[in-house]
Amino acid sequence: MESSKTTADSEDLRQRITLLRNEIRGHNYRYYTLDAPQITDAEYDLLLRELDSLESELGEPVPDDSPTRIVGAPPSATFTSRVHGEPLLSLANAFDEEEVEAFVHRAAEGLGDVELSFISEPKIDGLAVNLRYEQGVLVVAATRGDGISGEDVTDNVRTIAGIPWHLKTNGDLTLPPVLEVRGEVYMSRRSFAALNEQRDAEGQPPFANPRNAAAGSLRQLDARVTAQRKLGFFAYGVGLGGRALASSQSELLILLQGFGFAAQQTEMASSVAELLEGYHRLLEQRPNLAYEIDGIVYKLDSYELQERLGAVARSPRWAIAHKFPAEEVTTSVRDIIWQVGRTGVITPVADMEPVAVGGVVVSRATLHNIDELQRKQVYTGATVVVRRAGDVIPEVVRTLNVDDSARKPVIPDECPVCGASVFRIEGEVAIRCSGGLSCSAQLKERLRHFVSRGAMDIEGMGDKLVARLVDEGMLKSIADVYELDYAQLAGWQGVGEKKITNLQAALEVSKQRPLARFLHALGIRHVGSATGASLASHFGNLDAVMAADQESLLAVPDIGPEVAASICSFFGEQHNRDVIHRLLRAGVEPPAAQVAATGHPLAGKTVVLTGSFEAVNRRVAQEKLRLFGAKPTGSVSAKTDLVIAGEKAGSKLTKARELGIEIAGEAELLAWLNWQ
Ligand SMILES: NC(=O)c1ccc[n+]([C@@H]2O[C@H](COP(=O)([O-])OP(=O)(O)OC[C@H]3O[C@@H](n4cnc5c(N)ncnc54)[C@H](O)[C@@H]3O)[C@@H](O)[C@H]2O)c1
Ligand SMILES: [Zn+2]
Repeated sequence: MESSKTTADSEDLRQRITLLRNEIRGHNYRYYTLDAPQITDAEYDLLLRELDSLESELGEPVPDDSPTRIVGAPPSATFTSRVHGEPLLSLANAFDEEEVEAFVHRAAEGLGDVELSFISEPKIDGLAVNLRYEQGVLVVAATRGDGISGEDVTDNVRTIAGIPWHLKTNGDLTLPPVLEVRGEVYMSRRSFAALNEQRDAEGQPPFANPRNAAAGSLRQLDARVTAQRKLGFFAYGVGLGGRALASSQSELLILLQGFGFAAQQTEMASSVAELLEGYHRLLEQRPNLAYEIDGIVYKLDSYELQERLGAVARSPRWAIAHKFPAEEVTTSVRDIIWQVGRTGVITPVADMEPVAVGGVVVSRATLHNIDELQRKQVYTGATVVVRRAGDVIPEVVRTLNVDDSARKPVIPDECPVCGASVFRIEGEVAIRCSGGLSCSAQLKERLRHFVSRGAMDIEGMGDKLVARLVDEGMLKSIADVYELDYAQLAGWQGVGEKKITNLQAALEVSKQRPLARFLHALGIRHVGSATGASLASHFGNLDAVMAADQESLLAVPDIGPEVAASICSFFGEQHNRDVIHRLLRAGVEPPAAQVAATGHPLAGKTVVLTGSFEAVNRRVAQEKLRLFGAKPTGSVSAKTDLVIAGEKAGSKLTKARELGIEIAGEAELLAWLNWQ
């Protein structure tokens, strides 16, 4: 009995393994040959891991052609196939710290009592190529393919600026007759975005990510296409003829740079803790890099130790790729929610099954507008790819499949919050609620904006309190903020006596916010904090801004016809003027701003103030110079026009001298400050 059950079980296992292998082969083909994956890398990695664990559960010999044993995909018949002098392997993966620890322990165990030194390299997300140099001259370039042979892309590779046709040697090194250099061809984020924009305009499907875009651009029959794609290259290894050149990876990288290759920033580490520190440092830098990386590669530095550890089927034992949390994952759309903003714009938002991406769990992604919703087919029930890079707000990148059960969202014809009718402004994609301030959603957003940090900055008046005050009917306009009946607040949950006292104090303080902020707080269309500041420094006081006509508004730097029209129409509305008068009656009194003078000698100049001044505080001086149109900055560079140095000026003054920048002292500063 027992054994028959086991047989049935393993039959079941075998079936699942076969299914998985076929599924993964399909994904390999789409990814490596078509450069158009259908699932995200994170999902692919899960499938491969599942297969790996099922294969070991079954405990039978694994065939050589299982996806867990092979590298990449065989070269496509479209290209000439090239056998590599030495195979190109893949890398084993670590998805968490325990797996990194296990990797280091395995290495330590395998090598016995030796000091281990590792080098960490960013794992750039591109595709590997093998460059064959004969007598220092590039003769063949091939993709990794299945690791044994790849596709001949020599003509295309010759268009890549970072790949030397001739290896540079300054005579003191004898090159081996044949030398294989390995590295990663990649596409920068910027080129990727530009390429997809262009493809979109031409009606071609976008590339899923920079890796696929780089692969698609390299695997071209016409090298002129590759040349337009601005690919980059980093070298990280050698094959045939290379090992004798150096005794360690760190030495090799220096040598490769000498040959004329770019190499990435690396770090040395001698413990798990140090490796992980490097991992976190790189993870932080990730969003700021010009190209995408999907992890960090730890390599045992010494070649001698590398050789002693050797390799398994598809990857070396002396290296591992520690993957970063995926920036792209798939999930399904539960619903489309319509959110009403401050100006009444109604935006579709995807409510999704919560999923971890870029290190946080997300369940909401804005779709910006109906066009985007329809173009991306983000329907309830659809499976979508969600992306979150760094601190960027999560977005739906694309929809993978919309099956029959997916429901197309109904575009609302009335506001989901207040029920007022919905309208569209000519030439705009956005739909809007016509309810104005009678719409509580709009009112809440407008109030939140009014009290927010960059605006009136009223501490203690958070989102929740604002929402409740609106719901209770105590806030019907921003003018009500200063006329609250505090007695009514007593006894509200989370609103104690102390909180009320603090809130009153915060409101009092906020009455003196500078004019620039006050203008921003009013929520006039197109008037953000920068425009608020321009208006304030041009007109000086609120009355002047309110009285300005279209023409005088156009005289303000940075203000164009659309913004001018919006400002005019805002102040032209009687109900807006009423609100402002109520605010002023309640004691709001933005101090008059100093009017920017024109024609000041420093107007438009980038100046750096350093050291201390006797007659004037440095910060105050900076602010005044700003009003005169100067641009005070904190550090000296080639862009600096002038350095004004006071007592005890240090390194900035030295740097200014080095760069030959004009230098002035306190006497000149005072003259500039008193300029009329
Ligand atoms: N979404 C899909 O359908 C699909 C299908 C197949 C593969 N994939 C993805 O492709 C990857 C697997 O491909 P793989 O076999 O190329 O493995 P890999 O990308 O995980 O790691 C090996 C590769 O890393 C690259 N690399 C980058 N920097 C390196 C460095 N400093 N040193 C050494 N190598 C470096 C090299 O190209 C090397 O071949 C996985 O991320 C997988 O998710 C996705
Ligand atoms: Zn509404």
